[in-house]
Amino acid sequence: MLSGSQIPKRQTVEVSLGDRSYPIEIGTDWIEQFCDTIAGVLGDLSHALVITDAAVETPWAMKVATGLAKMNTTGGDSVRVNLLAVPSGETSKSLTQLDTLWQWMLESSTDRRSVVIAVGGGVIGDLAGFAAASFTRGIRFVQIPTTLLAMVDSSVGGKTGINLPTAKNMVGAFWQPAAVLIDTTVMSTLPDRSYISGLAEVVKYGVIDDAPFFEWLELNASKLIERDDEAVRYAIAQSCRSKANVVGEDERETSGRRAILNYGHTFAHAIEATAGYGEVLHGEAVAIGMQMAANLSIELKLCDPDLLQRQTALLKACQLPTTYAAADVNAMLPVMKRDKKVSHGNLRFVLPERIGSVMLLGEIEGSGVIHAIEACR
Ligand SMILES: NC(=O)c1ccc[n+]([C@@H]2O[C@H](COP(=O)([O-])OP(=O)(O)OC[C@H]3O[C@@H](n4cnc5c(N)ncnc54)[C@H](O)[C@@H]3O)[C@@H](O)[C@H]2O)c1
Ligand SMILES: O=C(O)C(=O)C[C@@H](O)[C@H](O)[C@H](O)COP(=O)(O)O
Ligand SMILES: [Zn+2]
Repeated sequence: MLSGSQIPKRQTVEVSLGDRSYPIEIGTDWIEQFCDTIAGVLGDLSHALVITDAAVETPWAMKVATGLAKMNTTGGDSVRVNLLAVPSGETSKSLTQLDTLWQWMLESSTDRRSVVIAVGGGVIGDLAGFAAASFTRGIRFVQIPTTLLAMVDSSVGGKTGINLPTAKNMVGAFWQPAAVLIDTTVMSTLPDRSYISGLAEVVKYGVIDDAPFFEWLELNASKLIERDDEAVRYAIAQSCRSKANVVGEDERETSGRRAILNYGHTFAHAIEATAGYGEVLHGEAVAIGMQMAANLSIELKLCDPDLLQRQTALLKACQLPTTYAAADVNAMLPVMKRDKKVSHGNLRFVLPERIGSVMLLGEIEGSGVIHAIEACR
């Protein structure tokens, strides 16, 4: 396990997908170099559509947009730049906002050589990514994540989309970015609640794929809470490596391998939808959902209770919720039945066997699922 002096200030994690491969560039204090990096990755750049979140427009997106506008096309003209800020929050992952983006893209004379630059958290990445995937049947896009959750998870892997009123991420497309550019400095403006929410997906990688990383998290949770820059960079790089490997093996979640990234999410998405989008943050719901999944796994005798104890302790050390008093089984179950892992009408759950290993299991008795939810109230 790397110690402080060995954690590189800049590193690249590659997502290997043949001709859709791309780099995840991770560093600190290098946003000024983003525009050159984007031009280098894309080869040609004549028109950029910067889609951002109202909360990051001034501190971060304007920097990127201004830098791009100063660049020249290969023909010597200035790069044309349009910028649109979307209202903050989960409710913006909607058909209404998508329609607003499509109209704006049309009015901005977007064509197939244009590129979408998504500057924001998971909401912007998912929404702008789907706008890029769908406009003229697909234009290039670059992810510039500004939340921890987006840096460790949503900017990588190409899942884009919007929510339906009672079904999270139900409409979307797999559409890979051309690059993911991460500067941890942009999190200097990120509120604690959002930052902590991102730690849930970090803990997820430890449970599903990487026992040594889970152990590192047990030892270093306090550093992550303090936002120690080296610890944060290490956690981001390690998370991106796990996600890149899984996505590289099963890009479209067809073999079942990618489904492991959905640990806790069958419960989490039902919590988010039944609470009302944005009331419980995605990461908070994932923390609670992982607790429900671990309880289910224990009930099915697939794992030892020690796993739940360690997971609970780590989530608490990360200041994440481990229970959800408002859990309403009757409201959650119908939403869970619309989960994208449902197969032939059967719910399937990602369940832990031990730290670092999970399995995808179906045909589980309803009573077990109900007990797992109730155990977390
Ligand atoms: N596509 C995927 O693979 C994937 C993976 C995980 C999560 N997601 C999705 O991501 C979304 C959650 O993402 P999120 O947690 O980033 O939420 P978010 O995008 O809503 O951002 C969280 C909050 O932080 C603000 N914000 C963002 N960056 C900021 C910054 N640097 N400074 C100040 N404020 C900032 C936003 O305005 C928002 O209020 C959910 O919709 C979830 O479903 C997608
Ligand atoms: O990338 C994936 O695959 C994931 O499952 C990552 C999850 O953290 C993420 O929340 C994803 O959006 C959930 O996907 P869904 O297919 O269940 O909507
Ligand atoms: Zn998630």
